[in-house]
Amino acid sequence: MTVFKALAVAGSDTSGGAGLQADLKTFQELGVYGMTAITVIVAQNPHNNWSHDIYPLPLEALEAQLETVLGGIGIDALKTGMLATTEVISLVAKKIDQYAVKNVVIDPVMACKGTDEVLHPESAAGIREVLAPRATIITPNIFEATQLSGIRSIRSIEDMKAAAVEIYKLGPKNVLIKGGAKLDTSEAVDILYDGKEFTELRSPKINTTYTHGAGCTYGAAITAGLAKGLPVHEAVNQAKKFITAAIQAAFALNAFVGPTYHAAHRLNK
Ligand SMILES: Nc1ncnc2c1ncn2[C@@H]1O[C@H](COP(=O)(O)OP(=O)(O)O)[C@@H](O)[C@H]1O
Ligand SMILES: Cc1ncc(COP(=O)(O)O)c(C=O)c1O
Repeated sequence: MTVFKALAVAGSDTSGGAGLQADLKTFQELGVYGMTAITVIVAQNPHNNWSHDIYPLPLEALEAQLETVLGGIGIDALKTGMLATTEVISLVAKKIDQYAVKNVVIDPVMACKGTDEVLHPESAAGIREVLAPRATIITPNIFEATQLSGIRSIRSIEDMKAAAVEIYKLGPKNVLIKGGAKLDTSEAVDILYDGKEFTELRSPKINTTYTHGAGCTYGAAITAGLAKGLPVHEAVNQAKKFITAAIQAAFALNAFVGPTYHAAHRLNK
């Protein structure tokens, strides 16, 4: 049996729908053995308006985890999620180089959903300068795309394409901008740009607010595809189907959190 292995370098989302929990669930669903290097722990506080309280792990704890997986096991693909500080970003870049990691998916998480407040403003610069050039694919949502491209307002598919061109100049091999529900389009449209051509990925726009973890899940599904050896376009196509099903079957975990359903793709079989 061939075991495909993927590593999520990500934050822990205690409520289980986003972060490394979303990554691991998605890897498992797609037949990839998942491993983690935890950067921060996010605990949403039910006693304080469900605020996202962030507890970083010491840098040496992250380095030890990266050594376990990269130095001691080996992987077919790596995905980054919430990295939070420039020190963490530099360390991850160093390890990608040291171990010549091949399939690198950068989900440039800059804020938790519902807020447009960048976790650490300098981390956007770190992602731009240090991680983007090492990415096989970088997957910003609209807000993250404004931060990475310098294009302040992204409102149309043409704006998304212009932003993708700017982000491509930072050095990633592919750019995927996630339009999602935020654009004034009847469908949820994402744009993939490989430096030559734009590919539009479209799905019906689902009328829901339960999209907690959608970005993480989508990026993890792409990572799983790459780990299994799929070309980028195919991995993204399959991942789009996976996330659409997961949002279609998203549910209310409680009054505050509505995660996507990672096992939803099985319902359609
Ligand atoms: N309401 C929706 N209906 C259908 N697809 C959606 C919806 N919201 C987001 N998506 C899709 O889910 C994926 C993740 O997008 P998004 O939620 O924007 O990422 P993030 O969690 O990083 O903000 C993208 O493919 C996007 O198009
Ligand atoms: C650890 C962690 N990573 C990433 C995210 C971003 O999640 P999403 O996929 O909804 O953008 C969150 C949001 O709560 C999180 O807690």
